[in-house]
Amino acid sequence: MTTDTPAWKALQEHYDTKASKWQMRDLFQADPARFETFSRVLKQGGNNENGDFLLDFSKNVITDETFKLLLALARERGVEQMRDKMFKGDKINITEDRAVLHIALRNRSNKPILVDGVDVMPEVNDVLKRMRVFVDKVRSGEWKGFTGKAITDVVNIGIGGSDLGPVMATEALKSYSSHLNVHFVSNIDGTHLAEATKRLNPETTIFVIASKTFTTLETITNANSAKEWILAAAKDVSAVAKHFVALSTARPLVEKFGIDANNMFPFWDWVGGRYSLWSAIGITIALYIGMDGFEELLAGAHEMDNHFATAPLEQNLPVILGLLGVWYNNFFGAQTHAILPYDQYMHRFAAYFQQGDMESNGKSVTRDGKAVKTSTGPIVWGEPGTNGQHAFYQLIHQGTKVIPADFIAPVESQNPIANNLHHVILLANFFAQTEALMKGKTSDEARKELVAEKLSGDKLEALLPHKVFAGNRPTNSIMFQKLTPHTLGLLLALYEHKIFTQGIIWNINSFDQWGVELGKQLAKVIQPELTAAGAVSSHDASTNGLINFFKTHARK
Ligand SMILES: O=P(O)(O)OC[C@H]1O[C@H](O)[C@@H](O)[C@@H](O)[C@@H]1O
Repeated sequence: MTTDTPAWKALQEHYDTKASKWQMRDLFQADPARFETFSRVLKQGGNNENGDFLLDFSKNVITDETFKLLLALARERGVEQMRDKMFKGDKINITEDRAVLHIALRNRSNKPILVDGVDVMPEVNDVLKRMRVFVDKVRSGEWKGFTGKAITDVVNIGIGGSDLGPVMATEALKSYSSHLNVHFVSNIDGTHLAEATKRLNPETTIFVIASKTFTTLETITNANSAKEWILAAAKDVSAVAKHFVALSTARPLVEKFGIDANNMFPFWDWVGGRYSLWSAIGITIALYIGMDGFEELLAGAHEMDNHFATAPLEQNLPVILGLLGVWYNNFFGAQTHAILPYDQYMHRFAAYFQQGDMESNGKSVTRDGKAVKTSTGPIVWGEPGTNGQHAFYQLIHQGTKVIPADFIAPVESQNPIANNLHHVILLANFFAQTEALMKGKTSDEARKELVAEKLSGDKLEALLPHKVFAGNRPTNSIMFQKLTPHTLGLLLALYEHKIFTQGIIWNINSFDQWGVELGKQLAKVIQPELTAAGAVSSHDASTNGLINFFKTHARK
């Protein structure tokens, strides 16, 4: 039982007797070297645009003792052993009997990784080579549409892991893009496809059908409608080969759909959907920023993989972030975790890790099938700063909930307009928010301010409690030189391994997603009922009521 082990019990006692009473502002006062103690810098490789990568975790409710106890928990739970198993290609996804090898997709060292005794690297490299040929052809204009024109627009059709990664990364790396426009269609709602194609020319548009299983109803339905859109203009099935490519593990289904085997880029069952942007699923990213840029992204992630695999736990960034998350989730009762990038290009970053984290660690049975005894994955959410500041930060500052948050920003803006004034203001807000969340404002400080504003007597006393900030709100700060493809790769792998670390500590399987199945099953039952004659009575009263409301109100 997870809570009965020595490291967990020691942490619980530490929290009950000490940490629950601490104020971070006192911890900072007591130790002027706190930043040095609780921050780590990674020197990035690659080109010299990448620079240093900083994690400052000093604004957390921890001391040296807490940190040691948390590291002891990681050791007790066997984080290192499980990590090594993942890197070796062991089938640690037990419910699907699969290896978990997104790290192989970015294994730029090409050190062999064996699955069932076979090195996966030659296949990985072969697909990368084929991707490069295709991407170069489309980007150079050599690849032609059905009337002989070069391609101007790429529409990625996919959902979940086959959408969120490419959306997030193409947005994040927009400043590295060239002339090709990319669009994304994920929702089964016809509005999504209709709006995406409204202003596009079928002659110069290609569709990238991204689906690991090639059975996802949303994607297949959207892909079929896209095919009709192309054929309505081309009036010749041979146009499909010029306007459709598929990214999938399911070759027979791709062929059945009518996509040429030459236009299919495969990946493997050991790539989880939410970890698939590193595979052929990343082709839209490669089309957008070029294959060299895509390989830089892989290289950045590989660098973080090496760090995660080799750095001692006390230096290990993903392990540190994972443990801090456990500290708040399991001892402070935090329900959520906010991701707050101070970079407009990263505006889909939190949405991406909503899937990454919540699909991985939204589990309530242990690896051996028993009900968990502890809280598991947090609700992940967030928006870019400073928009969030003007929306939901009020609750983080003065609400009743503990919301640990990650602040993320580049030192250098890609758009230093107005002599970099915008970026300076952006960063001033980043630093000010983490300071305010940590320090808060005491009653004495608030009183002084009100007196300076010439308030006194009952008016002052009435206003005072509203002006007090308890502070002690934990934050991590992540800074890097610039949001390059390499840095983005490093950052993404950091969060992936953080999620991995937490899954091991909670002893859950972070690699399956059975929870998304039930709704899919039921939708299959309901779909024919919506168009059949007569009222429906086979469900619960609410579901019957909703279906019948739709049926009686739908215009024929
Ligand atoms: O790529 P596919 O197979 O279309 O799956 C798309 C998505 O479907 C489900 O929601 C889950 O299994 C996700 O993990 C997956 O990313």
